[in-house]
Amino acid sequence: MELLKTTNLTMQFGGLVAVNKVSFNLNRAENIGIIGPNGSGKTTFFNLLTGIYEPTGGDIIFEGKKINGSRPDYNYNLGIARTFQNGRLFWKLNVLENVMMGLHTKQKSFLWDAVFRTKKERQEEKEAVESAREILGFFSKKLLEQQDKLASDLSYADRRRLEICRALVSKPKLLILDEPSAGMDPNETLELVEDIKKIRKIEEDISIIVIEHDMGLIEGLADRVICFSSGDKIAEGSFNEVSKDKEVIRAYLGEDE
Ligand SMILES: Nc1ncnc2c1ncn2[C@@H]1O[C@H](COP(=O)(O)OP(=O)(O)OP(=O)(O)O)[C@@H](O)[C@H]1O
Repeated sequence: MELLKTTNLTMQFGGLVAVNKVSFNLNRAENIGIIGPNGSGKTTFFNLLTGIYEPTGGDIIFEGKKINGSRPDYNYNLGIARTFQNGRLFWKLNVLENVMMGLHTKQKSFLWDAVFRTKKERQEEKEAVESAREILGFFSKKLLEQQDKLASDLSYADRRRLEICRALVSKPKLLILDEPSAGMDPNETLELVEDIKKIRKIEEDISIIVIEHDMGLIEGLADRVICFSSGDKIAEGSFNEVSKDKEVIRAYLGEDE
């Protein structure tokens, strides 16, 4: 069943067309890999899906509803959660608190609940701690053991894992991962692939879109691969099909090759 669809999705910055009439669909419980050379429009595509940019053309349909230009917090509450290419954690908060921040916009209590520490606020905090521990324990026991450590004291690989936990705690329908293995060594990347595959054991229907330059990760995770080049979607299919596609090879190697 379809979760997300884009039709002729376009983002133009002045004279530059960063995403050009991209039509694409994503089913529930499907993993999609997005590849493409630097500057081909992958991150801009993510920024459109999450509401950071308003498209200059085309539509984004999530669960049958048009969400063009809706705000990131609105999309987050609909069930679209993401991680960022360059990691965005709260460095002065500990691991558990960082995960709890993922629940922030979903909680129902108001400012006065926090000021007066009402029963409702205390109950929500208790539930947030439990959800955060549950996610940490499930996704990465190593992180759970470090729950009191400041995010800034984590290894690089654990920081990336923590970002994924923070996105997962909101129980998203769509998880968007922007270069999750950037900066990891090959062993850490293999471990990450296994961790991401485990997500489906707790969230059976979750759909995942991942941008990656590491082809091992894409091959290990993606049911379907899409390749961008200069803002265009130039290929779509299984990893094997896309990795042998002439246009894809040309986009990566350049015309001369
Ligand atoms: N806010 C912006 N204003 C102007 N141009 C932008 C903006 N964001 C992206 N671009 C341009 O759009 C094009 C696509 O960039 P984008 O970051 O989406 O590519 P990418 O495929 O994610 O690249 P990388 O793999 O290096 O992260 C690039 O030419 C980039 O310079």
